[in-house]
Amino acid sequence: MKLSKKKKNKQTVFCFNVQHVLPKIFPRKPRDFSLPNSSWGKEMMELYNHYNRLTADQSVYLCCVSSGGAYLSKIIQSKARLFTRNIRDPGAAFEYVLFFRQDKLKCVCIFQAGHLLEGPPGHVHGGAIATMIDTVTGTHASLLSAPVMTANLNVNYRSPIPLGSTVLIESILDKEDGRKMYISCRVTSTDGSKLHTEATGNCPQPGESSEGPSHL
Ligand SMILES: CCCCCCCCCCCCCC(=O)SCCNC(=O)CCNC(=O)[C@H](O)C(C)(C)COP(=O)(O)OP(=O)(O)OC[C@H]1O[C@@H](n2cnc3c(N)ncnc32)[C@H](O)[C@@H]1OP(=O)(O)O
Repeated sequence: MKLSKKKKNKQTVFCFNVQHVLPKIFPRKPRDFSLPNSSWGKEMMELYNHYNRLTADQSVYLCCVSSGGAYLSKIIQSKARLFTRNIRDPGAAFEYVLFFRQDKLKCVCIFQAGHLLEGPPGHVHGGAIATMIDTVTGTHASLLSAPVMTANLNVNYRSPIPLGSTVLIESILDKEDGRKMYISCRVTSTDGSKLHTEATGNCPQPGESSEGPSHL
């Protein structure tokens, strides 16, 4: 870091160019969490390759690169990290990648649930499932409009998700009503045959007077 000394009222103050400091706080190349890592199982890899191939035809799907958090939030709180990306150990918690169709009306997330997400023995915690649903619906609605806040999320748990398994989380836009986005979401086995969870959510763009996600 380049520091320059200035004399002011007999005190020495250090002035530095913020651009010299920022790269230290925000790594030049943040980790791209949407890239495969060694923890990914066969199903996760197969699904990733399947959707990734579709992204070659950009009219079908676009890959959403997920770098792991809004770095601006670090200005507010230096240790801030996106909740779903806050465990460094690959495969231990939330391994996921989001894909959006070009028209963004549909989103598919492939999610491999790691061992730190245990709820009922051998199965994924309901809060972790809701977290992933919130992530998918929130990101989906944000891409459709502007950064949103989840106002309401209704979750129905239909069948438990085995720990370590890979599932599909699919969300669609049901309705758009002014600032409000109504999104529904289904969590299924990768072949779609087993329904694990269903959810609906209302994600409005925060009004000017509300404490919106301006930090995103
Ligand atoms: C580009 C993409 C990048 C994204 C990357 C991010 C990755 C991470 C993704 C992670 C994503 C994680 C996401 C998260 O986890 S977000 C964190 C969890 N959510 C919150 O903390 C939200 C807290 N609540 C608020 O801030 C405000 O209440 C909001 C902003 C929601 C609305 O306050 P605002 O003052 O702005 O507006 P309003 O009060 O006039 O309401 C507006 C409209 O909405 C209707 N309404 C309100 N509440 C409810 C309700 N409970 N059920 C049903 N409807 C409700 C209301 O009737 C009205 O409708 P209408 O009367 O106009 O018809």
